[in-house]
Amino acid sequence: MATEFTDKDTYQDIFDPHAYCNIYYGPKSGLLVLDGFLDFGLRKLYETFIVRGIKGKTLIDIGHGPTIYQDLSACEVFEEIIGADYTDRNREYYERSLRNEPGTFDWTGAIQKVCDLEGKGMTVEEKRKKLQNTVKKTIKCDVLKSNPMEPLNLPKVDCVLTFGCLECACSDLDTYSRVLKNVASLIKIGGHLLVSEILNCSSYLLGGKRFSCLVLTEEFMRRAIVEAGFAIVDLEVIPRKYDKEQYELCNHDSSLFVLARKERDV
Ligand SMILES: C[S@@+](CC[C@H](N)C(=O)[O-])C[C@H]1O[C@@H](n2cnc3c(N)ncnc32)[C@H](O)[C@@H]1O
Repeated sequence: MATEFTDKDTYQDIFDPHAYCNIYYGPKSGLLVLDGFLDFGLRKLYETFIVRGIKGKTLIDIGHGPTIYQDLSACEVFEEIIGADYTDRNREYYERSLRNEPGTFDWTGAIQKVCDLEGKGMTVEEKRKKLQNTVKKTIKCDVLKSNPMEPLNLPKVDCVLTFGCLECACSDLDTYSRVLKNVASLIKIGGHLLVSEILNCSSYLLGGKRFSCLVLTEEFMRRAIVEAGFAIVDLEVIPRKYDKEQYELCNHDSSLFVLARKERDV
């Protein structure tokens, strides 16, 4: 499935946030639900923030797209979360989802799972409020820039989380390595990076359009993260459950999660 590179302006013009959530995270048929990714991601986020105790003042969620699941455990241990994404539509949809506005995707199932994992007896409504109060804003960013937050110059933060964004933003592996360094520049020494990507994926379908995805492997990710100045603290890969129709939709074979600590500026 060779696909021409989908650049950020195509994301800006045609990426449909609601359709993406339904196709990939719909509770009964979402591809990233059926293949085990969503449960995996929620578990790794819970392990990182609640069990391991990674915490701090500020976390930036880069490339959040239209989804909020990735911030559900982080909001318990960071004073503030700042969202960041290239497209106006995704930033707007993310904000509307935080407020659980009518017409946005229903994250109740994922929120309930996180409440169950955390085991503090929190209700779905309490978790929604906690997340809404912790995400202070979402700002335009471009990971291809050496300062992804340009023209803003943010103070360095304790943590950056980026799920399923960099493999969409980068046309080749050299660019991916450079972009990891751009993202690393936002983090304090001793701070943490959480990255999750699907592996060996070349494209995915959305609204009849094929979006390109950079083909990544575990070996490349290990090397690129270390070369960007990090020490890997935790890395886990889970295989995907296959089915032919879903393979047409998105052709990854596994999902990867990495927690890394920034050791040096590069
Ligand atoms: C597939 S979505 C990821 C959605 C979500 N994080 C998830 O876990 O499903 C990819 C996101 O990357 C963003 N993106 C693409 N190119 C970018 C760039 N150069 N800088 C910042 N974000 C970018 C898109 O706007 C989109 O929201």
